[in-house]
Formats: sequence, C-alpha cells, structure tokens
Amino acid sequence: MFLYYGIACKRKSFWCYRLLSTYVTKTRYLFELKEDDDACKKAQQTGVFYLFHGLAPLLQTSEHRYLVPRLSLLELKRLLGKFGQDAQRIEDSVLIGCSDQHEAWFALDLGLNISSSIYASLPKPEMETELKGSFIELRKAIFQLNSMDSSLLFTAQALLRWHANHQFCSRSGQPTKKNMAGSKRVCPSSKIIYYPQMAPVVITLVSDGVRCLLARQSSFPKGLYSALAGFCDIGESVEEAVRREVAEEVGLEVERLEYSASQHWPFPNSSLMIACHATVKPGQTEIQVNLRELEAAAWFSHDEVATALRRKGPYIQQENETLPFSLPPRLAIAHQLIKEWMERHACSSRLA
Ligand SMILES: NC(=O)C1=CN([C@@H]2O[C@H](COP(=O)(O)OP(=O)(O)OC[C@H]3O[C@@H](n4cnc5c(N)ncnc54)[C@H](OP(=O)(O)O)[C@@H]3O)[C@@H](O)[C@H]2O)C=CC1
Ligand SMILES: [Mg+2]
Repeated sequence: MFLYYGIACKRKSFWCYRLLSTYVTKTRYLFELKEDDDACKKAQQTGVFYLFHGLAPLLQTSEHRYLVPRLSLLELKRLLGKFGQDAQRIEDSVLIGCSDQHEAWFALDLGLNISSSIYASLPKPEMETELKGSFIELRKAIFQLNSMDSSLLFTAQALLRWHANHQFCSRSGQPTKKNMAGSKRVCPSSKIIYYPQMAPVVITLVSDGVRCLLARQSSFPKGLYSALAGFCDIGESVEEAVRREVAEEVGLEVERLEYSASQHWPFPNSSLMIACHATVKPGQTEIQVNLRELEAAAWFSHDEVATALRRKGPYIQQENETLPFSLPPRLAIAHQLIKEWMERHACSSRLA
C-alpha cells in the first residue's frame, strides 16, 4: 500500500511528488513525534493509551486469551479525574508506536512508586474494578498473548522501566527530564542526553550435526531447557561472545557459526537477543557444565525435541511428579531457533 506523503521535491520548474510506502510515512511520522514535543502532544489527542501498574499491563480475559484494552485520551482523563488526578500526569506516558493511519500509541504506568515523581501510585484493586480488567505480570501473560500484542507490551514495559530507573543524571545527580515521546531524558544541569538502552545478548543453539545442546538454569520453570544465552562483554563482537559463552557454560569449542535472527526481550531488563546456530566438531561433544551458570545441559535428539515441541506448555506440577522436558514459549527467540534447527534437520534427512 502506498500513500502520498505530501513531500514535494522541486525538480527544474515543476514539483514532483514522491510516492512513499505506508511503512516509510509511518516511520517518518514516529520520528517527528520523537523530535517535536508539540507534535507529540497533538498526537495524544487522537491517540490511544495502554495502561500499566507497577510495570504490569492491564489485560482482559477472553476465553483462554488475554485482550489488551486501550483508552482514548478522553477516557484516560475521565479515569484520572475519578482518582483525583490531574490530566498533567498524561505527560508521563511514552510513545510506543502508531497504526498505518497514524493513530499514535502510548503507554502509561499509574502504579510506579518513584521517589522523584510528584505522582503517587494509584490503588490497583480499585483501578482494576473501574477498568474491568487486571494488571498481570507480563512474564506470566506471554503464553496467552498474540505476537503483535506481546511485542508492543514488551516495548512499552521496557521503556517504562528505563524511565523509572533513569530519573537522575549520573554526573550531576540532578533529576533528568523526559521529552514528550519518552525517547530520551535530558539533564538540565549537565546537558547530558540519556537514551533508552538495550544490552546485547547472544543466544546460540549448538549442534553436533545430529543432536542439539540445550541447558537449564535453576531459575527456569521445572523441566524447561533452552539454548545457551549470555550477555556480550564490552568490546566483544557477536562471534567472540558466542565462542566465549559456549566455552564458559558447557566447555565446548564452536567450529562454525551462523546468524539467524534477533529479538527484543524485556526480562529482567531490556536485551537485544542475537540468535545464532553453531556447530562443534563431531568428535568433540563432551559437555562440562559450568555449575555457577547452569543447573544442567545435555544433547537432545531430533525425536526428543519434536515431542517437546508438540506439547502445549506451561505445566502445572503435581505432587511427586517429574515434569516432562519442555521448551521456551513460542514468542521467545529460543523457540524459533529450535524450530529452525528441526526444520533444517528434517530437510537434510529428506535430501539424504
Ligand atoms: N528470549 C529468549 O528466547 C531468551 C532470553 N534469555 C535472556 O537472555 C539473558 C541472558 O541470559 P543469561 O544466561 O542469564 O546470561 P549470562 O549467561 O551472561 O549470565 C547472566 C549473568 O551475567 C551477569 N551479567 C553480565 N552482564 C550483565 C548485564 N548487562 N545485565 C545483567 N546481568 C549481566 C549477571 O551476573 P550477576 O547476577 O552476578 O551480576 C547475570 O546473572 C537473560 O536476561 C534472559 O532473560 C535467555 C534465554 C532465552
Ligand atoms: Mg547464560
């Protein structure tokens, strides 16, 4: 779909209108909202607001899914009024995207207890009753959200958390001020501009050509195994981080490495997950688990992984019952890596 963006370029003696795609016009519009506080404030008039309480999004249950309600500016003002709050509080919201028709989307947390904020946390049970929904921890809701909603809520939560944690300038100690869109904070005293940050994390599915290597940390839900993950050290390339993490965590040396995809992951802080497939030499597969990092690691066959992929998680543990081996949720890039490995394996078996 294409739209005329209204940009005209003067060529010789006539104006020619460039045809820009919907995606480009949307991107330019979001850029303008981030740069121009007045334009962003204007966008709030026709925009919609996603609400959070203590970083937990407002959700409504519909059968086995969660729906994500949105409020118009008018509805939000009415809600704030009911709780004795000033509409000025809307300026704490952050821009998280927009529709193809340029309806801007914002997120606002009404339950953060920040010492530097003039606003108090609003009472959660009363708000839930008023809004006919519940503020549910995002980690617990991801199994019941569709991928578009989860990606939007991941962004919103990460940005709201970043603002909550960056209220002061690390050089002057003075309070920093957010721009209208929430794309940066500025210290009026030192003039330092702070931008939201993500930590780069490599996530690697190691294979010996036949099996794949999965590991678990003690903090994972019982029975869950995932690909190897680790934060990049300062100064490292992705390739170096993968080689180091695999050596550190399971004592193996990566022979070949291939980039697959990336994903923003908000837990526990914002990470940019960089997913790769790696292989080790067929003869060098003996795992030495680093117990300071992992609880267990093992090689899994194609059939074992296929069985785990067919199961629907999460599992509720019954007393004295051992849980079956399970994999990360569909939304996690670890799941995508594992699925991709399975498809490649199936493809190479067909060709053999
Ligand atoms: N989306 C997905 O599919 C998956 C996402 N992940 C995510 O990947 C991330 C990294 O995986 P993990 O195996 O834990 O990483 P690591 O193997 O690097 O180990 C984590 C430890 O590294 C230290 N560390 C170093 N740098 C940082 C940093 N910038 N932020 C926080 N801790 C740091 C911390 O130690 P200390 O506590 O001692 O300070 C932390 O406990 C996790 O946040 C996890 O949520 C993991 C698997 C799948
Ligand atoms: Mg790790």
